[in-house]
Amino acid sequence: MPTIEADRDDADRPAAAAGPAMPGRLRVGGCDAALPLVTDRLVLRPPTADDIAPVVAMAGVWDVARCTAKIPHPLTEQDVAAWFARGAQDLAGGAAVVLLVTERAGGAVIGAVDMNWRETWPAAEIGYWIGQPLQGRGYATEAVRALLGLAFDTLDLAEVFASAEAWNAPSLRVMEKAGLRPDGQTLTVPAPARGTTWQHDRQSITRSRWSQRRAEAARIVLVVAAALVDRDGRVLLTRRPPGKPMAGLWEFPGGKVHDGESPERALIRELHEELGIDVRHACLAPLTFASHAYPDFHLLMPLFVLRTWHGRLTPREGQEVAWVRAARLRDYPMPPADPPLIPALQDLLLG
Ligand SMILES: Nc1nc2c([nH]c(=O)n2[C@H]2C[C@H](O)[C@@H](COP(=O)(O)OP(=O)(O)OP(=O)(O)O)O2)c(=O)[nH]1
Repeated sequence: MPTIEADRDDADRPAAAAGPAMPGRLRVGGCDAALPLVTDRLVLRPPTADDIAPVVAMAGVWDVARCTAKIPHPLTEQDVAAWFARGAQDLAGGAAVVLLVTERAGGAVIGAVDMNWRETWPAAEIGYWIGQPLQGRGYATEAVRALLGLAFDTLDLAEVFASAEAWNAPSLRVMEKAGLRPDGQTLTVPAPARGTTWQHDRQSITRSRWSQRRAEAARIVLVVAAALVDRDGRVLLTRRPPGKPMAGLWEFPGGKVHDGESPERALIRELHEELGIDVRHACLAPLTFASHAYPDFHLLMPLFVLRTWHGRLTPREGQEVAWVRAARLRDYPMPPADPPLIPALQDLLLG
């Protein structure tokens, strides 16, 4: 369903986009299916005039502008309107895409990404920024991953690159998490807010490396978990300890199924190791399952309900535990795979 199509009629192209035809010179046509880009928490969409004021408010902040290669400081509504107009022209001409990053819940604008291949085809340069109050939540990484999907899946680009100042650790971390790596090249990058240019180490990802990462991410990891229910109908949640991925989030006790183990045997082992309880196979009642695409693997997790066990329940790995009423389960921040499990538990326990 390529909705960003190879441009076949150069004569119709706006003057700004005219130029020698080259393979992959792209034009957006009926792009509704490719744009907006939708991720777990975000919608990335082209800007409209209504976005000018919120973008000025966020990108006009020195600590945002100083990190970018596009944003002057101070920033005016005219600057942003001109940037949007150039973005629309580039999109129509198939030279670049500018997308605002918005929250899926509520639709608030929280930042922007862009990808430009006008002079670098079949490679493209990307840029990204997130407004200050919403930094540190992984939104930039989520947005950049979506942009890479557009680059390689839809636009058929060969390589995507980016760069940041050596002191800009959060931005470098975004590149690392999205799979970009230093490639030994140096870029001269404008820094309009500072009125100068920077020399940056370039980081890039090729199409084949991206495909390889995606194949790894499609690897299914089988994890098994239990909803322990006490006599009052409360459910046991345990908190992922510091040092583990997703530390601090509340989850159902359990763990990975080892080679040669059945899910039930693995769960009995995990509950003994983690909570010091003994569980009989017959007491494990299958309830539902989670199926969730994490960036580096696909989680498949059957959830069993357990009402009877032996031994005194003791967190053996120093983990925090909480007995939670079914109606309050959503009050506990959980790994992204878990919220879809809650309705089945609430149906069971609240009737
Ligand atoms: N136990 C459990 N794991 C969950 C839940 N939701 C969820 O996304 N996960 C993910 C987090 C981890 O990526 C994976 C479980 O891996 P883990 O590292 O905790 O498993 P484990 O106890 O076998 O630990 P390890 O030996 O690999 O260190 O499943 C959940 O509700 N319970």
